[in-house]
Amino acid sequence: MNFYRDATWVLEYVEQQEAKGRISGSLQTLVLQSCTKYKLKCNPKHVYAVIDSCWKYKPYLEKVMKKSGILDDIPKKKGKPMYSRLTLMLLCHDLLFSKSKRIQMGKHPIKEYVLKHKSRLHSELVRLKLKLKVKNLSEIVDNNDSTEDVTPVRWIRINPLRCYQGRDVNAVLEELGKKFPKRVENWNDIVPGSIYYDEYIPHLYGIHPQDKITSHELYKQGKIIIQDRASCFPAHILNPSKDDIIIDACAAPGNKTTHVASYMFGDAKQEDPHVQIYAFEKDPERAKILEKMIKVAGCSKNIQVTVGDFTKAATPDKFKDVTGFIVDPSCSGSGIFGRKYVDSLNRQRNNDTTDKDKKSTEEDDEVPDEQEDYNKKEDLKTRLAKLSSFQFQVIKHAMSFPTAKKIVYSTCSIHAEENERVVLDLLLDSKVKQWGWKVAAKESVIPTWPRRGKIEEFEEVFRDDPAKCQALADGCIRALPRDDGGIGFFAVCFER
Ligand SMILES: C[S@@+](CC[C@H](N)C(=O)[O-])C[C@H]1O[C@@H](n2cnc3c(N)ncnc32)[C@H](O)[C@@H]1O
Repeated sequence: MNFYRDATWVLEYVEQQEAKGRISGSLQTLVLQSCTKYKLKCNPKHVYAVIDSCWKYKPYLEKVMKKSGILDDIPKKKGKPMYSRLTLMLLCHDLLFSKSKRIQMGKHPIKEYVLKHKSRLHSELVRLKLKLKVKNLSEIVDNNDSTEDVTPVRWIRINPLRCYQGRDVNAVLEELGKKFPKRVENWNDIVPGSIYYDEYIPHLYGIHPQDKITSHELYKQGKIIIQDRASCFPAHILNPSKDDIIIDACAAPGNKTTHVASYMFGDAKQEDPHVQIYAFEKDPERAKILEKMIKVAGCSKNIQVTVGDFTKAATPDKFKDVTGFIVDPSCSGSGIFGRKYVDSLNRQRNNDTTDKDKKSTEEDDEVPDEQEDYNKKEDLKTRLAKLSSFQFQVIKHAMSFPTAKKIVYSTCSIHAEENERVVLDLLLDSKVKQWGWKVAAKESVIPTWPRRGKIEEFEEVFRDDPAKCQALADGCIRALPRDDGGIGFFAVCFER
């Protein structure tokens, strides 16, 4: 009964948030928030699984329950119904829609009450299915998934660092082929059990979001890492070699950091591994996640993590040999959906996390602190202005390192304010001009990717030079959320 009691509180909280119009975020986040809020003892993952399913079936459950009469004769105590509508819903859900079709509790009056209505519930469900012309309600419920907070493709990359320095990549691919025997030529054609070999990023594959990959040994061993395709662009654009020294300015949770490492150390056995990647993260809790991700990916010896503000802790005199930067600072996250789910999966393997660690993985992955402000309904324009000024400062600081040759800037935002306009502000800055930074040409920035930057943003400033505007827009990469197979994204490369 404890589990159903806890789940009722969570469901109540989710309903309240929906009434306030906040359900569009992530159901998982809401569930985890309420588990923390009510200090629930049940495993949040189990609670989430039940609430997620119950939430999907809720409109149908409500109809079936109403018609069955189960809500009409709830026994009363001191004039009040003894059982709550939501607890009954959870029990009915398990009876009708769970795998076991059983209510998971011992003898209890509420269970007996629901079982008393079992045949009515079943016959109403049959009637509803006939009306909806489906054999099983999951047919319609699953369809709804695609419009919700779910990525159209789950992107996974083979991590050569866990494959004997790349020698075993083909063996991993063969292993993947056993789970995903059908190869499709287009990510739009991905169905459960199929796999798509990405044409832009080496060792990156698309699978169906319903295909469970986190229980696979390859995932547990860190041989494959879940990472959205567009989020793989920065490391690929930077394309560092084993002779480079790279700073990742805003690194946690570390997807791009470990991806950079795979380019540098993925295919050469280093006799004497040494640090060549310096990762900065100002949030101590997130830095812990970063450390874990680095460990799982097998590149601890090559990466040094510094907890602190990159613009203060990293100075040109301390990093005299740095050649390149990944700058992926906090942003509005407006290109994101389903992100908390995807990224938290990567960290579910850290079952040994302390409570403190758990809190941060649950609440936060790539979601910037600024998200909080947004929830407080801060004016979007003001927020974007603050963010872009911060983003400008971080890139400009990276540009001040005299030995740096290449800087890849990225956001998971769809707003020009954080993307093309930041590029423009930098290009117009006198110091940046003096340091010699330019936007890299399309040819060196995944040229076959079709969606490029917004030319109209550059035309606002360089009105008289259409060729320049075209070149600048072409130098930028954009990805639209969902339409391009994953999150909304922006990337640009500065070089000199
Ligand atoms: C978008 S996330 C980075 C995601 C990461 N690149 C990845 O791919 O996994 C931005 C991170 O930058 C951190 N951050 C923000 N300002 C920073 C600063 N001034 N110095 C270092 N880290 C900062 C945030 O705490 C957050 O963890």
